Amino acid sequence: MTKETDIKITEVALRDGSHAISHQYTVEQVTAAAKALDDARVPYIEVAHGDGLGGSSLQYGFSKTDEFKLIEAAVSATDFSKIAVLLLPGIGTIEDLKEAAALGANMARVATHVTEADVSEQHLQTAKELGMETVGFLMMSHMVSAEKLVEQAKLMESYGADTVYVVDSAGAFLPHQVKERIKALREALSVNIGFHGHNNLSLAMGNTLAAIEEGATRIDGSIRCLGAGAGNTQTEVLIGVLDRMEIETGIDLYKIMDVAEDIIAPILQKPQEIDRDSLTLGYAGVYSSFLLHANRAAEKFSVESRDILIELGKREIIGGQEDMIIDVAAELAETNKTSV
Ligand SMILES: CC[C@H](O)CC(=O)C(=O)O
Ligand SMILES: [Mn+2]
Repeated sequence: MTKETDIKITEVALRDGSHAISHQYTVEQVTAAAKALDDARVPYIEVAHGDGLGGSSLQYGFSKTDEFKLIEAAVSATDFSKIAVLLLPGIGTIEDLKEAAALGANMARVATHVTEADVSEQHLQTAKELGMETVGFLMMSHMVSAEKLVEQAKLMESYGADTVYVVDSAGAFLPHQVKERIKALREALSVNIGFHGHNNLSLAMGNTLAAIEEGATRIDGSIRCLGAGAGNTQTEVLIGVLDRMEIETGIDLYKIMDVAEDIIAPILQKPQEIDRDSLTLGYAGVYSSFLLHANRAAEKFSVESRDILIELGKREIIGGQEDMIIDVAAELAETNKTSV
């Protein structure tokens, strides 16, 4: 019999972690990870290109494997876990959503910039019609006040989102800011509230606990921190912490530790740590998925990634404006030349 859970976890390494490995997942890796996560009784596993359905492109980076093959593999490997997909309107299409649903994905997470919830209407409604569980995912939530966040979250709720997430894409939030926003959403909405953190300021766990304290019941984690930037709230650690707090997730602690150690660690191209670049993401409030793009641009133009990221933060560059990373690197290189 399934135990009642207090918090439902979505494991995002097979989607958010795709950024950290330049979207190079193979069917074998996804099958092994999904099977083991299913055995550990993780309720939801998100699978897609890092930038969501349709993300495989010159702008965002080509996937090694067609994401629908990865979704199909994850669905076949799981009995208990539900497979979630992320979709950013404008990158992914309604057709992509239908294809994912036909393959057996049963949760649609529709992500927009925090001020652009209105573009999620059609996608959330279609997901509902397809019988999927629906999530509205407000990215870069740190860029707006609690009042603005409530306004945008209410739009998603009105379009049929079963859950609305506060998404700390840049890992820039401080715990008191998370508390204020989750409390405001909990008071204004009647749907579930979720939190998705990034660990760039080493606050993903603290912010997640702050969110739970204020009533968030849907939480994202990435196993072994395999997510963009310094990764997300580390799933296996979170399960241990929540267990100590007597908060039920239904996930087997030993099994999830083993997935991290035996299946995910070998996939990592380098350990997920807070280095000067990921720290800069959180400090400057920059989208975590910009990290590898900034690293590549830094190398090409012989400038520091850190300087690029600080400048992107000043200009408040958001998802979809990845081409600006190259422009900023080129401008910095030009400034460096003229100042010598
Ligand atoms: C590019 C989509 C992005 O990675 C979604 C996400 O996980 C976030 O904003 O943190
Ligand atoms: Mn993320």
